[in-house]
Amino acid sequence: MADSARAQKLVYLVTGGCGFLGEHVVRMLLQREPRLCELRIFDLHLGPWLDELKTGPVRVTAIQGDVTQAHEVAAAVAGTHVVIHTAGLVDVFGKASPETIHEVNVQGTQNVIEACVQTGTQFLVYTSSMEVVGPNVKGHPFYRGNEDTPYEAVHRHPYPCSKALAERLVLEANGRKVRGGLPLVTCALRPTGIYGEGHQIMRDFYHQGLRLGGRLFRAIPASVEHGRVYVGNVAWMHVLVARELEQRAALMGGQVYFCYDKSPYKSYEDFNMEFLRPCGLRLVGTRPLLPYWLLVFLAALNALLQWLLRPLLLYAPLLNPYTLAVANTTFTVSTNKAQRHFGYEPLFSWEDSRTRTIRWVQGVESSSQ
Ligand SMILES: NC(=O)c1ccc[n+]([C@@H]2O[C@H](COP(=O)([O-])OP(=O)(O)OC[C@H]3O[C@@H](n4cnc5c(N)ncnc54)[C@H](O)[C@@H]3O)[C@@H](O)[C@H]2O)c1
Ligand SMILES: C[C@@H](CO)CCC[C@@H](C)[C@H]1CC[C@H]2[C@@H]3[C@H](O)C=C4C[C@@H](O)CC[C@]4(C)[C@H]3CC[C@]12C
Repeated sequence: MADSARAQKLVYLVTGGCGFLGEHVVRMLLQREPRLCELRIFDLHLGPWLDELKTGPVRVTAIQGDVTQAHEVAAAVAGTHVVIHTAGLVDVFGKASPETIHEVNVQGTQNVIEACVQTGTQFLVYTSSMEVVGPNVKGHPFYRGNEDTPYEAVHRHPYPCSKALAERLVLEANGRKVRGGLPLVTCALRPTGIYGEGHQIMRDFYHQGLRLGGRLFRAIPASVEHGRVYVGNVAWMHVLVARELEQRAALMGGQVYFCYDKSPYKSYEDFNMEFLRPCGLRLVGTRPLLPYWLLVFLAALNALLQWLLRPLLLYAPLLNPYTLAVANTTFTVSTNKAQRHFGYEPLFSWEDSRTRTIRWVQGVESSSQ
């Protein structure tokens, strides 16, 4: 990139900037994007930690807003150079209705695209998901696949359906003329299962283990590999993509990239134990303790209970037919597309990612005592 462009002062907007990933993207931008002059953080719920960011050289603007409200999105987008759209309803447990998931993830994304077009913002980075590809409803394994690996991406669950639709909208919008006549440049990042500081499900497993006397019970065979990626590296990929999109628009516009790093390929449970074991938990069993048919039965029972109890209370346990199918299907990526297209190398080694995550879980422990 030319020096004159590097010296340019840029305004970024991060939607969902107070979420698990969004917070890391926000902090990473402040640390590693020297051209930043204003950072707008748009979220339904603003975090108190935002105040501490307001004392630095970059102007930090917190905007409480809803992506489903087109006028709120347009007001936040107006005058920005780059939008990183991470906001989304991540719900595979049946907490929200399919309609709400669609409204936030699909209509919300459409609103972001239209806001870019109307107000003249040229660069849009979308946080998609591995779920756009799979695991599919047939439980086909995706073993060390890349962005070009053929796979039957068929979904029924509202969350992956919504992410797939939203990703398509973003990619199809690449090249649309924005206000002022320049082309919109878009691309989508597809993280696998993200882990790291702030990961709610890891916290839930940790507390469950404590309740069970320091034990977790193996439910999924160790041979089922699950793709995982450290949140700091996912955030770093977002920052790099946003930075390089202008200079490499022809190459990167309309492209998808899996998010990857050096995290090892393991089963979901064995991977979690990399962090939970040093915090005093152990995983009981070298093989699943319950036969798979019984897990399928329990998952179906949970789904039935959720439906029956819905008028009275929200019953949303971790185990349901969808989460069981995802946990029990190998889905791992092996690709270097991000390195080839925009020079991505993971910022955090596996050892670093592991240490940071363990420290965070240990902090969760002490803060809940
Ligand atoms: N967590 C993962 O493993 C994972 C993996 C792949 C992709 N993703 C994607 O990454 C993105 C961030 O996920 P996350 O895990 O950080 O989830 P999260 O729930 O922690 O963060 C999402 C953020 O979006 C905000 N949000 C939700 N609805 C909104 C609305 N209507 N208007 C404005 N803001 C709204 C939430 O308040 C939250 O701060 C999502 O788009 C998700 O689909 C997550
Ligand atoms: C059967 C249980 C025994 O311990 C384990 C259930 C684990 C599940 C709750 C999680 C297994 C895989 C997770 C998903 C995966 O990591 C990728 C995702 C993509 C992302 O876009 C959203 C989150 C998620 C769907 C993630 C959710 C939790 C799991 C299903």
